[in-house]
Amino acid sequence: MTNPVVQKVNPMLTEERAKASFPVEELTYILDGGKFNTEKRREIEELVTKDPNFEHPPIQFMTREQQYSLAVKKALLVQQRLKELDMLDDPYASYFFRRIAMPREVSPIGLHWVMFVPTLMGQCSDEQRERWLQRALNYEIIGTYAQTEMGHGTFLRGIETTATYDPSSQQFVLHSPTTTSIKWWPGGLGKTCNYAVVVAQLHTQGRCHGVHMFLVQLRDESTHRSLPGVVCGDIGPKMGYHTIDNGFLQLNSVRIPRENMLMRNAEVQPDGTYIRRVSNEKLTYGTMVFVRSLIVSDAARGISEAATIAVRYACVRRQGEPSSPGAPEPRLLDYPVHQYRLLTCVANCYGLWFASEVLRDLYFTVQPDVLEGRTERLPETHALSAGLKAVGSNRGAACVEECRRCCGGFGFSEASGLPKIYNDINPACTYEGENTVMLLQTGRHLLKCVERARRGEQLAPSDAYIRSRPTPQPKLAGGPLTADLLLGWLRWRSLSMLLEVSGRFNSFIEQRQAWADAFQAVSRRLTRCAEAHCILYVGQAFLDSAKAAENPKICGVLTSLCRLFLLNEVVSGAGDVQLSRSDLARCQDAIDSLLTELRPNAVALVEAFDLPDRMLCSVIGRYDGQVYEAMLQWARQSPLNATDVHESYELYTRQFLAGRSLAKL
Ligand SMILES: CCCCCCCCCCCCCC(=O)SCCNC(=O)CCNC(=O)[C@H](O)C(C)(C)COP(=O)(O)OP(=O)(O)OC[C@H]1O[C@@H](n2cnc3c(N)ncnc32)[C@H](O)[C@@H]1OP(=O)(O)O
Ligand SMILES: Cc1cc2nc3c(=O)[nH]c(=O)nc-3n(C[C@H](O)[C@H](O)[C@H](O)COP(=O)(O)OP(=O)(O)OC[C@H]3O[C@@H](n4cnc5c(N)ncnc54)[C@H](O)[C@@H]3O)c2cc1C
Repeated sequence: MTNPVVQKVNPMLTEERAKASFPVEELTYILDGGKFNTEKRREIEELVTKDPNFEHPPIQFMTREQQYSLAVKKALLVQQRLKELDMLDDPYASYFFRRIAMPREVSPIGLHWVMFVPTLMGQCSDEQRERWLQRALNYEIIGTYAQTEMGHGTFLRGIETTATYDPSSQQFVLHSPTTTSIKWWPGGLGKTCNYAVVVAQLHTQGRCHGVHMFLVQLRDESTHRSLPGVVCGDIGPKMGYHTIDNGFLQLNSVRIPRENMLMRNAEVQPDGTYIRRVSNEKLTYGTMVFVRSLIVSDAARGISEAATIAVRYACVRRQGEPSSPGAPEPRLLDYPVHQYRLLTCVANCYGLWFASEVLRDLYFTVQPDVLEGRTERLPETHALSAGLKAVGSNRGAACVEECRRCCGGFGFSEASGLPKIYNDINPACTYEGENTVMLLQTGRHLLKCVERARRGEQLAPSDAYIRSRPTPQPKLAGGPLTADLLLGWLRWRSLSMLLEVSGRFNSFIEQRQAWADAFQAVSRRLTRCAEAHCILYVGQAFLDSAKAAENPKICGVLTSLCRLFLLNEVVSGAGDVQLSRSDLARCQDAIDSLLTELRPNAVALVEAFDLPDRMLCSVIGRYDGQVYEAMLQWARQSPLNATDVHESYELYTRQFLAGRSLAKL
């Protein structure tokens, strides 16, 4: 990838940059978690930028096979470089190295480090860890996480692949009994990986013990040929994700040693006796909780990229009626409705960014306990990671799409970099648990919290407000619309919605409906409750981070942006609860004022994300703002322009114009 040659900076961008009311660099430190991290990240970005091995023409002009092949090369080269630099054990360094080397290009070995290694860490016994983890960390083996089948993704308990224990050979027989049991989707499974964690129904001594995990070798370690009984391949082109070989896997009575069942939580002894070590069987789902929490931060990063592109472009793009004769046409950013579209995306981005940090801290606080079998805070962690994964990826996809549309026709061109970001973010709405299903998991947890609150039991910190007594709706049309007041209103909204749905649910139960039927009857409403609960969490994290900023100027701008986020939630959620006309009008006025207040900081707020051109890969979002010449250069690289007259002219058009039939050609 060649960075666009930085030309003289477009004066319209220089002008916007000068309007910042706060030190942008200091906000970057906050976002990175400290100055040290910012400096380290920049050093890593510099290393990749200077390395000619990572340079290549834009991937958008390549075929899928070329994209895949290049991605394999780059992904492995990243690993080699990380090893040379002694950075393999540093997750922060390796994350940023990968990100800048393969910007929004999904890595064919991504599943190895996102799911395969974490599953070995979380699901192996200590002895198994010794045997496999180091090999996996050294990339002597490359693995994926094979759970979803053609027939079952969401309903994980319905998975059909079987692992039947044979005590005579002390082996498990892994088998795909039906077409619908063929594994479908796992990343890197098609061509890249030689091992997989396979999720299968465990059968021993004539009984089925439900889903468990097994380490299965798929390909020979030296020839890479698939092993006997293993049928695997690529599932074909998708809406995006062209650089990765999502695959299928059919197992025909493949035998693996008994020791290849991941045995941290349960064990099959040599004679076939099944022993469960921990009571909570959902610990098998641990890797998913981890990845869901990562997805929230990835969604925020996706919006940060799209918003940087769209805000810069809005500063240099003129379109429309001049305000007076001889005056230039207005810039897109001068239109209040455009400011609204972009600044609400920026506000969502900051909110999700800070919320993902709180969620990550929660995960790492709870995880050591969970590994030791203490699962008190697991329900809260699961509910939050599932709900925030859904809200984060939904918002991520919606905001990136809004930014794309904000760039008009250029937004539809791959040159903008926006389709690449969208296609990378959008599948997160489906993978790792489809978003509606995830919201229902959060909703299920919230319903149970209401019950527990009624019984006077303690609730986890993020659920604690469910214990408070119902109060009248806080008035918004009285005093100042502070962030605290708005957050209080969102807390009130979340509780009111939940109590309403829980009351409805209980009335179904009183009518002797089964729990599952009553749950289905309120499920549509419950997804809204889950969203409201998660938005409250995001709002709280946003406000806490704004207040924690030591520099009063940064505190001020973040608080204003947080108010915009909260007000927008109040206004767009007005259908869920009754909001008086005067309250609504007051909020709308406040949004208008905030747009005027925040507009001078629009560029500064996105540039605080500190995204180099190499990362954005965008002709219209370049730092120098020189859009049009670069757009022409981009188009010239199209393979269709390699010759003046394309071969299709001779083959078809000439024949057509001469009145000859094309049917036989
Ligand atoms: C580094 C940056 C990169 C970031 C980008 C990442 C890219 C990554 C690329 C990734 C590529 C993509 C890779 C992929 O896509 S990998 C494949 C991902 N697949 C899924 O996510 C499948 C989604 N389905 C499920 O998770 C389950 O089947 C659900 C949850 C839907 C139902 O399940 P089930 O039918 O069994 O359960 P139940 O509804 O009867 O509920 C029973 C109880 O269980 C509790 N429960 C449920 N789940 C959990 C849990 N996890 N921890 C703790 N507890 C849990 C639940 O609260 C309830 O508790 P209670 O109410 O009874 O007390
Ligand atoms: C790009 C990509 C990468 C992936 N990578 C992997 C991977 O590495 N490993 C892996 O194992 N899997 C992977 N997956 C699979 C992914 O996890 C599943 O697609 C996902 O869990 C959804 O399952 P499904 O496709 O079977 O959809 P379904 O479960 O069939 O869902 C279809 C629709 O029905 C709705 N629905 C389903 N059940 C319910 C319910 N109970 N209540 C209400 N609505 C419901 C859903 O909301 C959804 O809209 C990947 C998928 C994608 C798109």
